[in-house]
Amino acid sequence: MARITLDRLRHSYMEAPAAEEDWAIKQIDIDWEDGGAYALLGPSGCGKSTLLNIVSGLVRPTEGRVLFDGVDVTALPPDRRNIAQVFQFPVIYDTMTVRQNLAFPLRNRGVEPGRIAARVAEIAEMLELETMLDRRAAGLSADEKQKISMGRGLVRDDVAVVMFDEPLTVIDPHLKWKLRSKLKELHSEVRATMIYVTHDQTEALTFADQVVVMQEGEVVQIGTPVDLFERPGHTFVGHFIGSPGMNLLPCEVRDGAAFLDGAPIAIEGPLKPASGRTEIGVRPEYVSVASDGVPARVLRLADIGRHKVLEAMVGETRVSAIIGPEESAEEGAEIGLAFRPDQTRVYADGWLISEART
Ligand SMILES: Nc1ncnc2c1ncn2[C@@H]1O[C@H](COP(=O)(O)OP(=O)(O)OP(=O)(O)O)[C@@H](O)[C@H]1O
Repeated sequence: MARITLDRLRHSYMEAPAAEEDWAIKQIDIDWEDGGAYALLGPSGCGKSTLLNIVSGLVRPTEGRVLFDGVDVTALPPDRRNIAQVFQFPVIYDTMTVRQNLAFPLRNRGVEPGRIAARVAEIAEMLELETMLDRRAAGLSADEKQKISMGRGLVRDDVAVVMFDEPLTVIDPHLKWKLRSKLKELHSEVRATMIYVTHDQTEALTFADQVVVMQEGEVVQIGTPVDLFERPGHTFVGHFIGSPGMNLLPCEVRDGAAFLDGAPIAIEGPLKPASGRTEIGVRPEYVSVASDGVPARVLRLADIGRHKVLEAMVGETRVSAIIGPEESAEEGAEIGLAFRPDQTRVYADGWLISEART
């Protein structure tokens, strides 16, 4: 397994990129540690596949370098990079048995038969495929075929990295949660460097130790699932992660303090100097109903079981609050909303400018 370094990567599919938007990857510097579990998370078109293809060697970056354990592999084709990939759709041989499919990547490299049998048994057990090892792949369901694809990706223990590209796309919704946690378990057993590409926050947050959040060809934050939830470094992360996402309220910043409609709002800590469009960011989990809070008008209250989601208008901005199951609010009622100060942050042009008090 390897440490993977992306060094000042830029990529454009155009012959002569000029404007900022001509770059599919604007500039990316990342160090993926040996043995880590990483996710690349972002909406469609943000550049995830381009980045994955640059790591695998299918796409040669316009600028910058890809290093595996410090060795420059930028010019090497995929078959010389020693990587394993699991794609959206199963890639297996229908005429072979499950056992033969799992053994294939090892047999191809001349691994000794005893070692192949042991490794196939190990992977089959991890993926709960033991009972079907002698069945032909042709008769299996899409879910089962994709599990075999994953097994083929994991069976070699000498690859630099295992890359998963939206691997749960074909999986039946009721099995998804099971495979999601299975993949996490597999990582802790196999300890390979793994990169998992997805636009689904639950998949990314379940699988990865570190999540790389991308937007429009840029990395907006790299962090643990807790970091991304607790302290989004960019409003995009706040909005994209969480359900509902972070509330963002346009505010005024002056003399190191934040004001909503002229009233000061208690925030987490001091503000870094910044200019541009300023907003207060606070997650619905940290908004509560309080008579002395910011004036708001109730839009609706949705009961979603363990808690309720209150939606209200603060001026022109819609704000969500997650409140207890016993609380109630009438549609159209004038109420107050309080924001927990240590969880209330300020952003300028999207980027976090408030600092946590230590
Ligand atoms: N072969 C190509 N030629 C030209 N432009 C491309 C090509 N592949 C991707 N792009 C463009 O590069 C940008 C990034 O696309 P990319 O496929 O990497 O994003 P993504 O996050 O993987 O999206 P998706 O989840 O939809 O695959 C998009 O604007 C896309 O239109």
